[in-house]
Amino acid sequence: MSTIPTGCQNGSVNLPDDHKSGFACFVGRPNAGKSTLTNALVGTKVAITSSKPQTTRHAIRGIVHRPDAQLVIVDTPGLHRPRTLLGQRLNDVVMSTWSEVDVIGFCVPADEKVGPGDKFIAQQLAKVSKRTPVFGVVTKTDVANPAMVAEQLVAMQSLMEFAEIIPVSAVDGFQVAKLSDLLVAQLPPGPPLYPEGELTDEPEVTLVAELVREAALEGVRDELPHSIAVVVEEMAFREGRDDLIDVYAELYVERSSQKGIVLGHKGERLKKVGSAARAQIEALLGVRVYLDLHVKVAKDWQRDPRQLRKLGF
Ligand SMILES: Nc1nc2c(ncn2[C@@H]2O[C@H](COP(=O)(O)OP(=O)(O)OP(=O)(O)O)[C@@H](O)[C@H]2O)c(=O)[nH]1
Repeated sequence: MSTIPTGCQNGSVNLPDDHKSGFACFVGRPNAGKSTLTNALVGTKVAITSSKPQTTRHAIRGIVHRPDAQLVIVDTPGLHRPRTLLGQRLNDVVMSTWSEVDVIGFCVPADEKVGPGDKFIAQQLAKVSKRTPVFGVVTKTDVANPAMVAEQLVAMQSLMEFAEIIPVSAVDGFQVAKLSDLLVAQLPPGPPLYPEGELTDEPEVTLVAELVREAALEGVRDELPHSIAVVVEEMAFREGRDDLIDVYAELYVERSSQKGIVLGHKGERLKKVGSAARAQIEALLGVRVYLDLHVKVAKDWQRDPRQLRKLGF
């Protein structure tokens, strides 16, 4: 991830003397609801979410602007036992994030039993929890009854020692503001790190690539989600126009058989992916978008260091 800025670029006046600023991150197994929770705290869609595990690959930050504090949330990939070079790289991103933040939220969904994946994360977190406070966050309480939530709170207590455990729902907003307060309480005093109104420092092209990947993930199964990577090659206003942006993107898969699946019969599937992605990109950028999307095969890119670099990992 990019380095954390040290200075105030804001220049805003009337900051309270005890203004705080700093960084938080959420950890948890894939699909625990970390991205959705980030979006709920920030109040807009900055991290892509999907029902497929391992959707998040970049440390995308959301920025919560409050009168008393600025909280920068770093959204990490799901932590899991690495099986490929990509898996190892993703875990490295997670570990280096932990050493840079002021507070960590360990997310476990209310509707799934605490399992080996959670225990693995708890073991890793125990290494940093002396230095960095770790909150237990029981997510998705809207899909669980009170007894299930209570049971999960108890199960969390047996995982590791938490500074606090809090149940939340990103969907109905239950205790999202309280979680924001708890995270902010752990931040050091300091001025805002980012200008007012900025919601993420992720470059727009990365967000655009993530939106394309999100659309491509819809309805694909098995190992294919993990084989898809998207690179935006070019993104610029069309010459002489200020109301239309051309986006040229490549969608990479690992094998030619996967290419067929992504394209669909006569390219029908890719067309649908393109128009779904275009609508999201237009919403993000606030202008009309022409999206040129091609599928390419990068053989076994998840295991190839050179290809991984090229794809931005
Ligand atoms: N009902 C309900 N669903 C939720 C909530 N939060 C997340 N989800 C759903 O759970 C799924 C996974 O959410 P994400 O936010 O993508 O999970 P993540 O932990 O970021 O996943 P990775 O990026 O794979 O690590 C999505 O289908 C979300 O819509 C919640 O509070 N309530």
